[in-house]
Amino acid sequence: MNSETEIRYLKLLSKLYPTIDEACTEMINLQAILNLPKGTEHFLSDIHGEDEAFNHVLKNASGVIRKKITDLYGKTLEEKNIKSLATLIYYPEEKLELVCKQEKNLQDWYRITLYRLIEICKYTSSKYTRSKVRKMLPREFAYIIEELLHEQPEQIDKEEYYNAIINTIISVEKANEFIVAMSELIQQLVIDHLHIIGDIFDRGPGADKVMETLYHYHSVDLQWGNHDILWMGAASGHEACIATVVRICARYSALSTLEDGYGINLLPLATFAMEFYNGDLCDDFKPKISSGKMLPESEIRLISQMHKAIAIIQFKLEGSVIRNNPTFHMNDRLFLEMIDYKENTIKIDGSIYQLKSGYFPTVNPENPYLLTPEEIEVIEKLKYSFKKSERLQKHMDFLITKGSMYLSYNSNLLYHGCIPLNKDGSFAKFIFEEGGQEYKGKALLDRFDAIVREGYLALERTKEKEVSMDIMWYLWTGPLSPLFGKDKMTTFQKYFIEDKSTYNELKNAYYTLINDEHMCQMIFDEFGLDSQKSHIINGHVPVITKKGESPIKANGKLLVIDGGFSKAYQEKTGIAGYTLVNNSYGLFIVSHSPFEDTKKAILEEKDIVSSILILENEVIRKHVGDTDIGRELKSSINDLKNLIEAYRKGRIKEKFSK
Ligand SMILES: O=P(O)(O)OC[C@H]1O[C@](O)(COP(=O)(O)O)[C@@H](O)[C@@H]1O
Ligand SMILES: [Mn+2]
Repeated sequence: MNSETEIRYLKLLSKLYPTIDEACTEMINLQAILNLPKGTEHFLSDIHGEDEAFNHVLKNASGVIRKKITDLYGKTLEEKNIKSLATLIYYPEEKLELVCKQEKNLQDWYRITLYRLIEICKYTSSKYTRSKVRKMLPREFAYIIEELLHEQPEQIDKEEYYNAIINTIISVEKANEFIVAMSELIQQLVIDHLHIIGDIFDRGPGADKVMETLYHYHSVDLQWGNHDILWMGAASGHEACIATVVRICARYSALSTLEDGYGINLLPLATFAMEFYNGDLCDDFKPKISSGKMLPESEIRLISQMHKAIAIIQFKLEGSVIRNNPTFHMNDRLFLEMIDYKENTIKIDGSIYQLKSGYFPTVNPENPYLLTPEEIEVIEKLKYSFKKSERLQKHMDFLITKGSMYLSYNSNLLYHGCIPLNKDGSFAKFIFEEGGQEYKGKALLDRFDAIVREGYLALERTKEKEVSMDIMWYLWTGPLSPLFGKDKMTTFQKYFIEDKSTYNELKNAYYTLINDEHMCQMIFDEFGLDSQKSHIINGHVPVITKKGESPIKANGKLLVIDGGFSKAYQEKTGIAGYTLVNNSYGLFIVSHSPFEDTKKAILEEKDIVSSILILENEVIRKHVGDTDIGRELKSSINDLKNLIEAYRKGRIKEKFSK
């Protein structure tokens, strides 16, 4: 900065700190924050619409709340009381309802519980400044909680005051509300910041509920997953993305996410499917139904018809996108033109396969990608619904503002899928337009990010918008998409071909090469990170614990935390997900056993059994000063120092309020 710019900058700063005293106070405050232990970061990925399991992991903070209770009461409380206390903190409203019905001496229970909650709150808030905790307090109880947190009941004269507050809370019948407020505060205190490494959507029943929770969460960032970008494309109005979203919801009998969650009208698709697919059993399109759930035969039949109808619409629309975008190099997915409609066969990569079903009532073999007028009406109406859904648009805006292709945070590099590599370990190149510039590595991810963001905000029916929407579709499924990371998506083959060898999807070279620490180093260099301190954190690829796979790769430099929240994948993986915790003491991977349901968690106090694996233990506890925020604070401290000097040298005059 030249001295003129610097003085202008300092003058602006002097508006916030008009006197030496005020600048000094702020400097002392910031310095104090630098010396506090660093806040706890939690990392979750691949939630896939499992709102109940997600909520539970968030509420129990990957087992951290349970640990805090045990630290405090492990020696004095029975296991069943510890469990009860944990359940109360996770689900205060529901648990209170039960307690109020069952407890014989409610007054005593309130008193004991309130004391315990205050102690837990004190313990979990001890590493934050008063002002930070104050900001977290619910307005109604802010003053009382602050008093209780900072009083020392063991000091005789204070004890009366402390007891009086608690007794008053009980006597004015505010105990329930107060307990809810304290429990929520504890939940907030144990997770300072949340990272979601992608794939919130699809497969499970409640992605909209997960989004709503994230929307209201106190501190969160997201790295887009291939399923998230698919929904972003759909919400922007991209027809192939819309068809795919609807197809996946039908496949997993999760249409209520669309209908009830987002108010999408599926009636036009249902009536179309009943009319055009009446002559087909659509057996290969039967929805997957999660265990324990039952659907009437008639509903299964209707969903199967809708499923097939929208799948065909998807394959037609995808054909057009591929034809319009030669730079995508995806001609191997032009399935509808590979079919011999007389023989009922398809030729893929030189081999001919019999089709399981030859019932294509809407496909014109001469022009297979052409939608019929009825299909056009269906997709137009769906598009209208997607774009008019306020809740969906709100959630997608949130994905744009809080989300990105990747994030570098406290020296860790977070992204959902991969950095596309060639087999020789070099970064794979992608060209966005014919004859255009080649992008690879960090620049490729930055370019994708910019196109998605600019296009999302661009005006309707502009070229920019169209390009960006096709790119979102590419990011969902394209061979060089960092979010997808596979050579193909064999959706068509799975529906229409018996031979399972056609279902193979080849993962990008990244997934084998990255097991080598040197490869991680190359990526850290590319992103300007210190390979000594950094980790790559990925989701996307389920870790098959059953087969002995580990989430820790490349000598601890790469952590893959997709352990499968998705119930649909749990049989395969054997567990119910990994989460990662990064606190002032180090880095921990937590593996979770399957979560049954919220009802059982409350009634039977069933917690997820989580086992914690220590990855790195800090010899010296990490402080805010060692984090990215710390770096910003240090630079603010430096600015304040300069301001104070400018005041002292008379280059800027102090302003005292009259
Ligand atoms: O299990 P399904 O429904 O067939 O989905 C499989 C498809 O999902 C994908 O794995 C993508 O989803 P993920 O990002 O969750 O892995 C595709 O590669 C694959 O074709
Ligand atoms: Mn994924």
